[in-house]
Amino acid sequence: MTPSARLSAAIDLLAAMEATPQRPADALANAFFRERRYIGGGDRRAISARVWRVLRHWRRLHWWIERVGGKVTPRTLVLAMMALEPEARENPQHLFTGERYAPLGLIGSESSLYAQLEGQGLLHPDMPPAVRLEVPDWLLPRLERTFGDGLEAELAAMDGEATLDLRVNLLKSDRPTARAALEGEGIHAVDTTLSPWGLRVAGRQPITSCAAFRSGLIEIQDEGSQLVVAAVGARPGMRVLDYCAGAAGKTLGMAMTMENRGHIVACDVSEPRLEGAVRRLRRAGVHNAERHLLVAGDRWARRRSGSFDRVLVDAPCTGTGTWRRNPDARLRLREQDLMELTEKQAAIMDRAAALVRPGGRMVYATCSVLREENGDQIAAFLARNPTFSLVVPDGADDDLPAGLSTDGQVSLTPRQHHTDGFFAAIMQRDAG
Ligand SMILES: C[S@@+](CC[C@H](N)C(=O)[O-])C[C@H]1O[C@@H](n2cnc3c(N)ncnc32)[C@H](O)[C@@H]1O
Repeated sequence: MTPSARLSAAIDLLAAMEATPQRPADALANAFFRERRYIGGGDRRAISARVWRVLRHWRRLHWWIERVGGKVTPRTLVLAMMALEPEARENPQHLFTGERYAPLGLIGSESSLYAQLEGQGLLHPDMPPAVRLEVPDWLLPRLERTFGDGLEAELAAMDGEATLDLRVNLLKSDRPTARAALEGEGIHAVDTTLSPWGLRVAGRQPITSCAAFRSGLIEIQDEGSQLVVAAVGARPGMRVLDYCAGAAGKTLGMAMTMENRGHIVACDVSEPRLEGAVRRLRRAGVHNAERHLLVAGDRWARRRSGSFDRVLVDAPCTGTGTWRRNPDARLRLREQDLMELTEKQAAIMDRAAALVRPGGRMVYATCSVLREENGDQIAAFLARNPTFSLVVPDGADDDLPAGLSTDGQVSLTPRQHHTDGFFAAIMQRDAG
């Protein structure tokens, strides 16, 4: 594709996103490229990169366009990005040509918008803080409460590029062997510093098509997510419950630390998600897992009350810790979503706690950085459930690196740990 044709596709993709603002951008992009199979890998990456640059600077671009009296459209968004981003010097006259496959030529108001914005830089002293920091207005005070003085630096890191992390599947391999297998396929990876099973890959690589992935030696999993598995400390012979298992990302990791011995149940309220687990469990060589679809008034759960050594609650959350991957998610997040999610999290935790055996543990986790979903939830849960208390990880009943938590709670952030934002709290039920 010519640079103009790529730009035209980026504008079309932004228009598709504008038409369905509640749909995640990556899902929309996948559908967009599926319908245009003639767009090759390199072109797809270039188109996505342009669109994601716009998504990352969404509020700032809107602010600039409106400041100079322009109208926000997919065309003016990419145009403003060209004008404001000093690294990407592009001449719009050479791209908006109106020729075959290129966007139509610039109209007068667009040329004038470009001229007014050219060389300004993305930030401006008059920008309100929430615009400058690219977060919804209502969320800023909550992020301030979470991060205090570190707010700007934490948000800057949450705005960066996500890393590509793999978890080596010890059921089938070990870290040096898996690393060598990847190297043999031209993929260079280094050991992660916090997760004992992690590899970090340089750059974007087509992992799912490599042999090491297809044969189950590795799984794609952020290092922070691996550390949630490490916090559970599932051991061979245990009865383990993954209460919000989704497509089993963490079930796979726990089955691994159980060395395929004992029993692990992956539960969820979503049948399609649980269905997604089947292939992954098979590929990873997991033999000790069962799936269970939770329904209202679940009798299955009632019969298993107080019977699990470990229960993981990987709760549905705002996902604020994953903004590096989904910059558009912060634009969609509404205050009401947070309210509904915190209610749901508390209810799920109470239900899951009933399944923990006396002396057993529950780990509550989110991929959010917000205190409302993390520490506040734990404080409220412990007040409601005095038979549970936080336990400080010691590396024996868990697989966490020393010093990561001094109070039984782990808060990971892209800035401090170079992982996605994750939270985990380890709670033990009294032996009774
Ligand atoms: C953060 S995701 C889980 C991700 C998964 N553990 C993984 O590592 O890939 C949260 C999951 O909670 C599930 N969920 C939502 N409400 C639930 C409920 N009331 N009980 C159990 N699971 C629920 C969602 O369907 C979703 O799959």
